[in-house]
Amino acid sequence: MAIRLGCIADDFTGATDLANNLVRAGMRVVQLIDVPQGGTEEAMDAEAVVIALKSRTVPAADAVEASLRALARLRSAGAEQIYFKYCSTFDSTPAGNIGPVTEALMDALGTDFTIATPAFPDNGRTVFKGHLFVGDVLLSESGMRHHPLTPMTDSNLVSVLGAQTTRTVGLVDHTVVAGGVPAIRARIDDLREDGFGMAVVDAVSNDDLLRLGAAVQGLPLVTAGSGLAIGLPANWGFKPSPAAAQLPAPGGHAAVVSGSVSVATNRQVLEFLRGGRPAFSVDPLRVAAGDDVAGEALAFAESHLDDGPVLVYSTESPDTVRAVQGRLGAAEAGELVERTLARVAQGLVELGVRRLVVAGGETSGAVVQALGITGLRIGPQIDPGVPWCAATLPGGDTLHITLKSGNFGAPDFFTSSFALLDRETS
Ligand SMILES: Nc1ncnc2c1ncn2[C@@H]1O[C@H](COP(=O)(O)OP(=O)(O)OP(=O)(O)O)[C@@H](O)[C@H]1O
Ligand SMILES: O=C(O)[C@@H](O)C(=O)CO
Repeated sequence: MAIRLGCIADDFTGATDLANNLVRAGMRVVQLIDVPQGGTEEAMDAEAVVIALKSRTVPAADAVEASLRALARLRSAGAEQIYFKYCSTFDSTPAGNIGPVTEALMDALGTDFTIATPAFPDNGRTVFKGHLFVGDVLLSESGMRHHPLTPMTDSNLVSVLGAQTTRTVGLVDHTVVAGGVPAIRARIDDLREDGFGMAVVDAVSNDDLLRLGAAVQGLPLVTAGSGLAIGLPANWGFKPSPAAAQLPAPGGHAAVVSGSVSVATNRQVLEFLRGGRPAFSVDPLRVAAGDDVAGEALAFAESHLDDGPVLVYSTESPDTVRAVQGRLGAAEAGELVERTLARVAQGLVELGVRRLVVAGGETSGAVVQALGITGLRIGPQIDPGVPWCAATLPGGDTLHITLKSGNFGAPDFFTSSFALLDRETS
């Protein structure tokens, strides 16, 4: 059967976040890591396919190239609508990659209009008058202003997106969205006629997203955070179903690898340390100096796995991260830490870890690729936007893994996630 919805996610945690919302809204979903290389028809046997890219912070031309490859694969599998998923905090820079990728997808699909909304009210992301709020504060006042790779210092998404694209960007504001499906469609028609190529859409509640989902039925391309996903499956008649989230029983040791430097992750690490649990801190400056920090982390983990979960983390406060970046360069520091944590994750799996929490989108990308994982089955939700997943390791074993977005999850996530997995699979 041809797939209905073809999704391209710009990072790996974002991909599971999107898949999670689609599963909860009743679709059978397959998440693939990177663009599959043929011979994967069976793997694409689902109602929605999410292709997870690591394209958020690479050069725009590379992000466009990877996204177009993903698009071609999804179209050849019959996708009726394409969903470009980016971060609910609109992580990007004036060089992209949200604007350039959207534009390239529009050109390839031959469509003159699409929408953009990172709104995800279940996680406190709302858009009003084109301005993005994170919880109670504007994006530019949230922790995102200190992000190491994509600092967000402007909350006005019409101008943020406008700076990244040659298309004119308009707004579908909340009065229109509250007016329901006909009002949204009429506004889109007007914007189109007036030559706008994209429009940021306000949404402050799930009801707004449900209305918007129905209104964009038939648009060849939608772009959004994961929130819009709650409103699309009903367009094909799918209804929420708990049966979609079954995973096999887990086994093996438990560990957490955290390269996220977000506010929520800092809190989660602190909570874990406060509980007196085993944790090893990865210092990027020592890695840069040539010390075998990954080896030390694995030796530490090996002696503590029986009292797991064990945490290996590079998570630090914005000031500490800035100091490291000042010494090593932001991109270089990021890559160095990602490579180290990916090696640690490989070693942990060799030591028998079969339940793994990874925190941070870029970090998850590096870890999942290093582990040779090519696809994920989506399981039960731990917190909004974060499901447990199951993957088959190259040797054939099952790894239960969750990819936690930096700013998602309750403060006790690094322990409560394992408790939930036991509960849900026992
Ligand atoms: N102590 C550190 N010093 C400098 N850079 C670091 C440090 N720890 C992590 N990093 C880098 O910062 C980046 C963090 O990005 P990542 O996407 O993994 O987490 P996040 O931005 O908090 O989460 P998300 O993208 O899911 O919101 C990575 O490139 C990581 O390697
Ligand atoms: O949308 C979000 O906030 C997340 O799915 C994400 O993309 C973080 O990397």
